Amino acid sequence: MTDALPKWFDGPVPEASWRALLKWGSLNESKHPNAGLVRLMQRTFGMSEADFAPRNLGLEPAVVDAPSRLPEETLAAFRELLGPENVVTDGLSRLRVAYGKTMLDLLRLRQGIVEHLPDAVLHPRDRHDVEGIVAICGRHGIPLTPFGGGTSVTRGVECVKGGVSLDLRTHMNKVIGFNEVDQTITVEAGMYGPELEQVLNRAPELLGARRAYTCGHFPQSFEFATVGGWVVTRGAGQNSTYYGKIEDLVLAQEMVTPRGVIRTQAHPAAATGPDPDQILMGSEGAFGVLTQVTLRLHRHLPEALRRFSYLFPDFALATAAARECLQSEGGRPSVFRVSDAEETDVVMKLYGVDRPWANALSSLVGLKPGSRCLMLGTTGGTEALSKVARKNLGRICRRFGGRATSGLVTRAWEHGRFRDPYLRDDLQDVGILIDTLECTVTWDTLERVHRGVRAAAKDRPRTICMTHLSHAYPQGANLYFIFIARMDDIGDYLAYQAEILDAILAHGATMSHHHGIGKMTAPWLEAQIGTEQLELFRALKRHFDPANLMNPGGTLALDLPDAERRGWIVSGIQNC
Ligand SMILES: Cc1cc2nc3c(=O)[nH]c(=O)nc-3n(C[C@H](O)[C@H](O)[C@H](O)COP(=O)(O)OP(=O)(O)OC[C@H]3O[C@@H](n4cnc5c(N)ncnc54)[C@H](O)[C@@H]3O)c2cc1C
Repeated sequence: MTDALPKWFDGPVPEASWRALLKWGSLNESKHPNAGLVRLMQRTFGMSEADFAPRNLGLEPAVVDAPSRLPEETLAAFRELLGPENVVTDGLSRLRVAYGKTMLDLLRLRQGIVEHLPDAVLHPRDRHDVEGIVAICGRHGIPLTPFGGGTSVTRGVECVKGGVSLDLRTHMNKVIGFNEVDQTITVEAGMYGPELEQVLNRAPELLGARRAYTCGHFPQSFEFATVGGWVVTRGAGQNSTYYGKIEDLVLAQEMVTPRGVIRTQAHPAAATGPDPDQILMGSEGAFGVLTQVTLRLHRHLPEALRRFSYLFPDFALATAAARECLQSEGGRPSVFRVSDAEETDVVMKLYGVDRPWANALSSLVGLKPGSRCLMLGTTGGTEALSKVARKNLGRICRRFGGRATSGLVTRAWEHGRFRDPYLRDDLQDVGILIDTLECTVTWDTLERVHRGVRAAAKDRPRTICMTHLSHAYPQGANLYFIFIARMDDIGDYLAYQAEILDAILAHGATMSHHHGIGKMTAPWLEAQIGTEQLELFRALKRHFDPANLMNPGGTLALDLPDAERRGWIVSGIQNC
């Protein structure tokens, strides 16, 4: 192959095409793999120039010929409640909310496989509409699946039993209340991340506040996920080591369930029995529709941000340093990531800092490509706090053999933090699949899980398995695995994914740290948490949703026999 870069697809994406449904983010945005990444793909997969010719781009119109199965009188009841413009039954609109961004969804869309369509998409305007919808669904036994931003990577929004999909983004995206004395904001569940952050950063101008604020929650999917989706999947933002996961940021919720509306109170703490907020969070649409959330706010102090990046001789030293950073009581980093050796080599290529002379120099001081590991991140808070945390971190890193690298590395990560998912589209255009699974480990089990899951992943020849630690705590961290393989057969993919999930379970990690369980990981849940805990979830489900209408079909292992959940066969139009 010549040194010329492949001709990645760069044309316009028709709005009604398969590609518009499967691609990440904005229709006409993309991020192409750079030369370093292309060379890595060539070497790993033995790909020729011809192999890099994009194919199966999905530019044809997405045609869905499957009429809604809802009786006309039910549709009429929805129209009367919501107004006709908020009840949509055409095939394309239903397909737009049928899938999330699970790799299986993207593979199905590339192959034109349509299954599990909702029979109608409803656009509620407010909580009263949601209550009305839930009541109609209850009367007629219609399944109901909430749809936030549709960025689920666990088959969360898939309407396995048909019924209606509730699109909360259209109208339910407003600020309901702001309390500067308590430092809280209450918003509707369908608000997108950037809208919330804009309002908070510009609070003096937009809310008449004395200061600017931040929510502190920045998942990689930030631009396209909603506040409601964050909460019900127990998400984590990239700055969670400082701000906490979403469950640390939520103060109160309002959820419409078939049992009635449940509203929790915005007290910072209470000893009034088990915490209903914790029960509702993580319910993934299976208990009810989250309509409002009150969030704790932080002061917005961007000027205090300090960046760091270090290279360590190996992963053991890097993770030991990470643990010490979290346990030393010297202030916590905000963004905090430690890549293993394979990921370090790939990100150095991706960030364009993988120069032969730099590699030779770093090898001289024991930081060899193939074993060296990158730690990067930021500190925040006030200037003084950020400075202390940064200094403490630097001291610890040096003690564990870390060497500071160029500031370019963290800046390059920042530059790509929300844009890297676009790479997935280009790679899939040439038959390369890139997928992720993530879990929580204790510091004590980290090495075992890392080794075991990598061994399972690498059992398949010519597979790249990159791992990073992010979202760290004094007691452990999240391990995030990224697999890159030449693979486009759905059966192969599902079998491979099941092997990795088996390995995560077998090595004692959780089945998820922040993506949730959805319908994808549900078959592994009981083995991780135990029957008693799952029975507790099922008792809660019976309480909130006795007729099993809320997001049914395997979510959180609350229904369907295990064998059926595992045995899903993707074989074309099944349930449209
Ligand atoms: C490229 C990429 C990067 C990602 N990065 C991160 C990350 O850094 N951190 C992270 O935590 N996650 C990440 N995710 C996963 C995903 O973005 C999160 O799970 C997100 O919280 C989902 O929000 P959403 O609004 O898109 O929800 P959806 O995908 O629409 O829904 C997810 C689940 O929540 C339910 N739901 C949605 N809204 C409501 C509601 N109002 N009431 C009741 N149920 C509801 C749905 O029925 C579904 O079960 C990433 C995903 C992708 C594709």
